Amino acid sequence: MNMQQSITVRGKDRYKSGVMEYKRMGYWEPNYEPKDTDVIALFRVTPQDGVDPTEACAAVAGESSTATWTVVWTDRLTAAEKYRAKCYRVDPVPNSPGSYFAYIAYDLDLFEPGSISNLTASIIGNVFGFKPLKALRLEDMRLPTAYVKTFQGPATGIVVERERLDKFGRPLLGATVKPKLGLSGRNYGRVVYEALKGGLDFTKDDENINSQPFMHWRERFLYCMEAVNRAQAATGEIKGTYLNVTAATMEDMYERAEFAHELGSNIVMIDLVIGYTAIQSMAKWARRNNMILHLHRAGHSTYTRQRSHGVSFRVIAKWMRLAGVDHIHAGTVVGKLEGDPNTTRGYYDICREDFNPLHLEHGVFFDQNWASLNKLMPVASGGIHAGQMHQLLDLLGEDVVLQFGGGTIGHPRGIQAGATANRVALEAMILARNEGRDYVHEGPEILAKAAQTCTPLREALDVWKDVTFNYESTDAPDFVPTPSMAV
Ligand SMILES: O=C(COP(=O)(O)O)[C@H](O)[C@H](O)COP(=O)(O)O
Ligand SMILES: [Mg+2]
Repeated sequence: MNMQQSITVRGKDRYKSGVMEYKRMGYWEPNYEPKDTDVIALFRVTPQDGVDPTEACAAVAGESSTATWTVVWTDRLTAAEKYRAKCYRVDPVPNSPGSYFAYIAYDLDLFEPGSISNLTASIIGNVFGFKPLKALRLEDMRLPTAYVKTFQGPATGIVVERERLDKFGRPLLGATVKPKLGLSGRNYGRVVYEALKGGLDFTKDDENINSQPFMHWRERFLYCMEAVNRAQAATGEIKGTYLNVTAATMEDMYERAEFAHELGSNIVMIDLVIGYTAIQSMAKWARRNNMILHLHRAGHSTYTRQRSHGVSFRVIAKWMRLAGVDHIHAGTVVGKLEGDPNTTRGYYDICREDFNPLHLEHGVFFDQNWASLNKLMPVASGGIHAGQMHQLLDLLGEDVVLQFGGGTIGHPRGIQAGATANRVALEAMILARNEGRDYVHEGPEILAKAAQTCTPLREALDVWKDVTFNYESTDAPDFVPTPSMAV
């Protein structure tokens, strides 16, 4: 399709009043060579029946940059050719009739430096509601180095987080306090103390724990920090608890975060639903205050899960690395929530690598340079347990927080035993890996052996050994990448 010629109308005729096809207005430029400084977006476009695919893709470029539905004379007062986004490539999605990958280049001058809100207002602002489209998905973006450098990036980063926590060479362990709602501050603090004393590095508030009538935030923060301090004293290790500062206003969030800081917490937490501007504000606050910033991706599945519509989580992960959070929930593969192995691997690479080469099997469509932005720690959370430790280490690697909520607090002999089971399982697996054993295949044996001298682990394996969540992924690619896609 890229062999086609530009059909952009030029000269005076281009600005005659009236409605003109987007592809004739200059939003389809098949010979355009993207510049190193261009932002590139890859959309999966599903036009309505009867709509010309090239026109649909050009419309996406138009409506996400300068265009409206009719020619406007004020275009002539701008450097219109520069400001127009240009769709330069349209490929049918292999094995998926009716869908097309549209590559669209945006000049850097279209964006305010360092603002995710500004970027997203262009790229996903209007265009998802456009009538000629049946569905639209933002699959991936290439962010030019010049643009990446305008963002702060993760406030702390993986390297400094490990230094502050004094924990190296293994994944970190956490737990979400359960039940999600209803515990009093005092009982909540008990869970935190037991989980940390039992061997976890972190505990965390759940996404919907803020300041409800059953437990106001100050009450929770006080009991949680008492628990952290006591667990640190009892174990000689550094511990943390993600205090969720998500609130109705920025003023409330700053007040909560400052109180957490005053109490000596090393980490605070926010939910994705607070919005991009609030996230960037909190990232700046976290850097100023030497705090690790945990992001729960609450709400993301409302728009990330369907392969033909919405925004892929890989794009959200990129935006969040720019925005400056230190932790991001990125999937578990084996747990209770959506997570195709290859696609999840792509998210983890986006969080943790300095440079992401194009890797179509992992859903990574572009080379992406992170230009010395700190690395973002992925968090695996949702329906995982000690019996999966070998799989988790293999699939997710070492720089990750493994978070077992039910898989700690549901232990038959209590929370501390649940935490100990996870810590012993993890350390047994790390030791086996470091000894060069084939821990993935020998995993169940390694765990069984460790359980001979650790009753809590034996009990955990007995209760959960057969628990799996085997459902078909809704977000795995429905196409096999072809070599031409990598060009
Ligand atoms: O409450 C939990 C996990 O609880 P449990 O460990 O008891 O299952 C987290 O909110 C989800 O994992 C988030 O999902 P994701 O990490 O995919 O965003
Ligand atoms: Mg939750």
